[in-house]
Amino acid sequence: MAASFPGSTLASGLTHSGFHSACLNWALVPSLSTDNKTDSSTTTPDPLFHYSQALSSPLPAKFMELHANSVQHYPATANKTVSDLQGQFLRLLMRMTRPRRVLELGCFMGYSAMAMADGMASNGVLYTCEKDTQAAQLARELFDKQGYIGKSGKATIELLEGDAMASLETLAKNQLQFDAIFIDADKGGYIKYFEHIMDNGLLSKDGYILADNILFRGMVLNSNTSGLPSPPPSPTLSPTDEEASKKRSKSSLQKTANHMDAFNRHVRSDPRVEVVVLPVFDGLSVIMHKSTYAAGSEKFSGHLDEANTDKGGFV
Ligand SMILES: C[S@@+](CC[C@H](N)C(=O)[O-])C[C@H]1O[C@@H](n2cnc3c(N)ncnc32)[C@H](O)[C@@H]1O
Repeated sequence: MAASFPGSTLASGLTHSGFHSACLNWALVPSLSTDNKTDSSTTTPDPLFHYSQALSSPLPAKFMELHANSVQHYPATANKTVSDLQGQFLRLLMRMTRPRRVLELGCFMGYSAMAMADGMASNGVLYTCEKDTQAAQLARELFDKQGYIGKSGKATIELLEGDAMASLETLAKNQLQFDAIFIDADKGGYIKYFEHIMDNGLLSKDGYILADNILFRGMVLNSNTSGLPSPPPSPTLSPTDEEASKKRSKSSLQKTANHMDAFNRHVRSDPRVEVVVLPVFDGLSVIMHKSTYAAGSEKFSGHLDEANTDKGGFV
C-alpha cells in the first residue's frame, strides 16, 4: 500500500513538492532526468529507489548547486556522482563511524567528498584524488567556497590532483593511515589500488574500505570470469548502425563489469580481509582487515558451509 504524506505522493509516480524541497533530486536538475540517476538499472527497482530517497533525510541545498554545476560543465557525464541516496548514506556512515582520516579515490566535482566530510568531526581530514584537471579545479573552488579548506569548524578536504596511484604512493611514503577509504575511480584500477592499500598499511587496524559500483548495473552476472551460466547470445541479423553502436557500447560496459567481477573475486580470495558485497546502489563492498574472530575460529566457521570458507573452493 502506498504511504501518503503531506504534499507528496509516494508511489511509482512519486512527487516531492512541498515535502522534500531540499532533497537532491535529479529531476530538478536541467538536462538530466531521474532515470539517469537511479539505481534502477542495477539492484534496486525504480519506485523503491525513489521511495527510499524521498523518505531519507535530505542533504543541504549546496549539493543541489553542485549537481547544477556538474551538468553545466559535464553535460554528458554529470551523473558520475553517487546518487543522492548514496550521498545521504555516506554522510550518515561517517557520522556513525567517526573516521578521523578518510581517503577517496575519484573526486569528480566533489559531491561524495562533501557528503562524507559533512558527517566527519570538525578535526577530521578527507583526502580526495582526481586526475581530471578541470574537475579538480572546480571541486577545489567549491571546497573553498563551502568552507572545507582552512579553519571553519568543518572537516578539511585536501584535493590531491593527478593519478590516484601516484597519490597513493605519496601517502604511503608519508606513512599516513586511513580509517575509511572510498574507491570510486577508474574501474580497471580497483585491484591495483586495493593491493597498494593493503601492502602499504594505508588502512588503519579497524578501518574499512568501501568499493563502489561493484555490481556494475548487474552486468557482473554476465562476466567471463563469473563461472555462472551466460545468457544465450543475441541474434545477429544484419544490425543497423544504431544497433551496432548499441552493441559496441554494451560490450564496453561489459568490459567494465568484468573488471568489477575480477575485483570482487580478488578481494574474496584475499586471506587478509573480510568483505561483504552489498546489493545496494550500484553495488557496494565493505572490506576490513580480517578479525581473529572471522579468521576461522570453530565458532564462526560453524555457520559457514564448505564452499563458503576460504579453503573451500570459491568459484
Ligand atoms: C565516478 S567518478 C567519481 C564520483 C565522485 N566520487 C562523486 O560521487 O562525486 C570517477 C572519477 O575518477 C576520476 N579518475 C578516473 N581515473 C582516475 C585515476 N587514475 N586517478 C585519479 N582519478 C581518476 C575520473 O576523472 C572521475 O572524475
